[in-house]
Amino acid sequence: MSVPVTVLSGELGAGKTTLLSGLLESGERDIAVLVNDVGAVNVDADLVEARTDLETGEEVVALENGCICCSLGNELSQAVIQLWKEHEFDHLVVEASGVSEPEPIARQFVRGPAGGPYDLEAVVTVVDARRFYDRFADADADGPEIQGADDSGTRPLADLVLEQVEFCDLLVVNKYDLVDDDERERVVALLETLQPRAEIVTTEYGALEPDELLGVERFDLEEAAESAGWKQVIEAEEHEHDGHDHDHGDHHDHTDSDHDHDHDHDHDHDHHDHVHPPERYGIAVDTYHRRRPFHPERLEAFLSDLPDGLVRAKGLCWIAGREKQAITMSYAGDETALEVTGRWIASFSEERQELYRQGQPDLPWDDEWGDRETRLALIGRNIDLEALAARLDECLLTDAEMDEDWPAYENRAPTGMGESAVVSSER
Ligand SMILES: Nc1nc2c(ncn2[C@@H]2O[C@H](COP(=O)(O)OP(=O)(O)OP(=O)(O)O)[C@@H](O)[C@H]2O)c(=O)[nH]1
Repeated sequence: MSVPVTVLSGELGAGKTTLLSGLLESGERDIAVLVNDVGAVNVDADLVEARTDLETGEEVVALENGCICCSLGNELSQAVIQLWKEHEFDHLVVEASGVSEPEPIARQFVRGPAGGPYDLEAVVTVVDARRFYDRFADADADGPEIQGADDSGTRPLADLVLEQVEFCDLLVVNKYDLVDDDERERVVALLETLQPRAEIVTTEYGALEPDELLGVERFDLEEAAESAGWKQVIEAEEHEHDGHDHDHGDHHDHTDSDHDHDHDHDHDHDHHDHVHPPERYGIAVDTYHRRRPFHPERLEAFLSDLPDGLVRAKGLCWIAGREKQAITMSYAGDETALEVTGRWIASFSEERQELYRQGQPDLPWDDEWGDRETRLALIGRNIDLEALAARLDECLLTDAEMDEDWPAYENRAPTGMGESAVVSSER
């Protein structure tokens, strides 16, 4: 019998340790805990260890000086396998550091060696309701500054906060005591938009019945990977244009491709008449789809002067001068990360293009530009997304610019696979 695992994620201070301590104190199950923190002193582990060793004797293992989602991937597998060999317990909880992406951690338990003795049951993300409201849901005020980056030094923290929300099975909206009724509803409505699949529970001081958290079989890697609200928005738009449902395969080489393409018979512009869920609390959702590249300088100027009310924008974009690179644009907080996540198929040799396209007969293809395009999901509150799309249109190359020498443009967009650049918006 494999041991069920729960991955606990959430930003620093959201209440993960509080929740975990409550869980351990309940003493209902023998729970092993693996804590990962970035930094030499592992405060959380000390805290949990102090409580557990004395009271219930559960095992706590701490991984330090790194982040399990990247450098410590191997170490994570080794640590949990060793834990499993040496101790008996009913359940493993992995508390991810506040700067970890949950997806690579989850993958360790599905595809990695830890998938043998363990069975990933759920990914749980704890959200600080107060901070989430101030940062993302407050229509009037600017949210508190979110500074910092993860240990790669490039990833905006707000992007990670939303990614943790977007990749999970259960959202624990904690610190509910710090938001009023109206704020509560707005936080929940926005979370439902950003993550339509996860169950949402609300708590104060992480007070949850162990059964609400553990013992619920929710995790499915494929579903979790597709569950983000922004991906659903893009999928829905593709299917509307398509008229039928089908599964697109990955079609960018080397990508973790979330990005599926589809036909748009109007080559440059996409006129949509989507049916979106009724707008609640001013939350608006739309897609932006164009088959013409952005001018890198105008795009950067736009990204450094974004309107209030944009909560999330994410998807693939085509930037003039980067004809090989399929670049993922990811906006959250006040920052937009541009990251090379693959290559346009049209940038490969004829033979390889043929090969890829045979594998994906549905892939829309422009005679001149192949699969290059921009397809973004836009999620905002109290915002005119059509006006935003019009501003994005102004960043596209004009007809005259289509004939210019694109590599001559000033261009901060990254070039190498996995490289990224961040543009901050001054608001
Ligand atoms: N008002 C209020 N405070 C809370 C609540 N839950 C946790 N806190 C407090 O918030 C602070 C952070 O909680 P932790 O449990 O340490 O948060 P964490 O997510 O483990 O933080 P890191 O370990 O830094 O990632 C502590 O001072 C808690 O007492 C809550 O529901 N309401």
